[in-house]
Amino acid sequence: MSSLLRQQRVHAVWWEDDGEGAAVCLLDQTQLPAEVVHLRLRHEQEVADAIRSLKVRGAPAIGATAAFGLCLALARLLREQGEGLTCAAAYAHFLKVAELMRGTRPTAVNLFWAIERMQRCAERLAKEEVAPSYLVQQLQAEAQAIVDEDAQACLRMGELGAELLQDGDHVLTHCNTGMLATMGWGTALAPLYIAHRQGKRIHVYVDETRPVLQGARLTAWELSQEGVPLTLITDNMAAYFMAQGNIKAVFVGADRVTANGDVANKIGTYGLAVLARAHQIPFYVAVPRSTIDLSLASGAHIPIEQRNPAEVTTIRGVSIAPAGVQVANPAFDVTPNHLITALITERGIAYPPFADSLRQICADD
Ligand SMILES: CSC[C@H]1O[C@H](OP(=O)(O)O)[C@H](O)[C@@H]1O
Repeated sequence: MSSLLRQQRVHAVWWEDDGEGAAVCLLDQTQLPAEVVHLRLRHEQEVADAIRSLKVRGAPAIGATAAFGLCLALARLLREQGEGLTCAAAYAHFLKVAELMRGTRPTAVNLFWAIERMQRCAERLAKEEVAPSYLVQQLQAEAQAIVDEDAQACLRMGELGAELLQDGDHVLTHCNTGMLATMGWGTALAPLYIAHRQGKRIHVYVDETRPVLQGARLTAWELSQEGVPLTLITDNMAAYFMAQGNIKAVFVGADRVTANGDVANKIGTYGLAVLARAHQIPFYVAVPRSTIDLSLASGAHIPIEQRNPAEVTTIRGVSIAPAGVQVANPAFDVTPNHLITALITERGIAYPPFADSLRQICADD
């Protein structure tokens, strides 16, 4: 493992198998930045609930969490039924839990990509009628491979993206796309971390990212852990700082990129892209292959998660709006490909037109 990977200090989710059996462990992101709380989940329903309630969030992180949730379900079943468990029964349970995980959040394609990858593994072994203990062991290996591959992808996106940064650059980012959202250094934050470690004196303007405040609560916390200089701003300040000439580039992540290069990402991203174009500021999207969905022709087909109105009308449980007002809370929006300067992937940086590059990037080795 590269030294940089070993130096990663924050982990969103991991697997443990202690005396009490298997557990999906995660850093509860709803408690940050006030408290660093680690949870040990022992039932697949708890894992699904954690994804739904954003205890763990971020496209690659929820994909890995769902994969671990599937492993947990089968490990728990094997521990309960022991020799009485058949391969067929184990696979039937796997399929049921896969549906539970699919129902957690609709937009980030990584969730479905990870579940499908785990299901291919389970189906192949079920056809061979392997021992349930072997099925559990192989699924855990597949989930860990998803984790390890994402960590490597993050590092590569970081190295490639850092080449776009010069000493002294001030950049802007939206939401959280770092170690809390992935299994490695992040997607859009990875180039900033790598550039910082290369000695480039970058400065990050962090959008607070209403309504769940992933920027204020998570990105500001993460960057501070790494000593990366930052300025926290409210989302409606981005245009002001662009007009001041402070911002050299915008780096954001993605939850789903379609075949033509349209990007679904945290609500507010589309507006940032329009502002960046208006100020002739490069707009970069960092995205691993696991977030690219070639089955969709354009962003018009991406399901957009509509979340609880209370996320808009309250902050930390304190109401900030009149009771009963109508509320809209789309968690994502779609940035059309023509507003994107480049897509930073682990297989290279793609420039418009994106379609051919994305097909090559997603082609199997
Ligand atoms: C690197 S994926 C991060 C991506 O996920 C975030 O959404 P959420 O916090 O709701 O999971 C946001 O869209 C980030 O860009």
